[in-house]
Amino acid sequence: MIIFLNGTSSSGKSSIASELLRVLDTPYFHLSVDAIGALRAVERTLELDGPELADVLRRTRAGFHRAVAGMAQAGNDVVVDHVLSEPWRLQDCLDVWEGLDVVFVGVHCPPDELERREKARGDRVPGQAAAQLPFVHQHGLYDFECDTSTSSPRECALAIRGFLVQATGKRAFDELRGRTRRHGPSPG
Ligand SMILES: Nc1ncnc2c1ncn2[C@@H]1O[C@H](COP(=O)(O)OP(=O)(O)OP(=O)(O)O)[C@@H](O)[C@H]1O
Repeated sequence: MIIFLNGTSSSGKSSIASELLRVLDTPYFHLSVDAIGALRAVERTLELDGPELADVLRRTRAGFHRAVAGMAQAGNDVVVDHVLSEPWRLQDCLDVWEGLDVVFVGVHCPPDELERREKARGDRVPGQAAAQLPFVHQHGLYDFECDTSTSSPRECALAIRGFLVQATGKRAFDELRGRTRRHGPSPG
């Protein structure tokens, strides 16, 4: 099982993931692209010019998708947190995670609350998260959605757990794969 949390930066994905690991019945792993990125030396990445950096970041994300597949294919349950701000990222997940059970969760938060959180965090540029909003949820389909401006991370995690217990049948990922096959992949 892959529980895939998608939302902008500061939307609350990591906080929900931490709670999910506590409330789910079996031991899940939390995998995030930040954790994969932290495996390389930041100072070496900062030496790169624009196109080289873009290549490294793209390979990092593509590698992250494959690391998730590897863990899940070995029988591990995984909570994934990711920002689908470019169409290729979702397309790659659809391709690489084929045959795996993916529950796709939209993590929503309105722009004013995102900005408040960015200011409170101090290590984020205020407005950056809201700028991701038009792209991150562009595909418009989830198995389950939560709003972190009205629910705590624990409430969201418990609601997701409740969904898992009763949810069977076709998943959003099946529908999104079907769309891609009917209409071709989105550019990007
Ligand atoms: N449901 C919530 N209600 C109030 N504050 C929250 C909630 N969820 C997260 N926060 C706060 O928002 C900030 C960002 O949370 P978190 O790190 O979980 O987000 P994220 O989506 O993983 O962010 P990023 O992608 O930037 O790492 C933190 O300061 C956290 O305490």
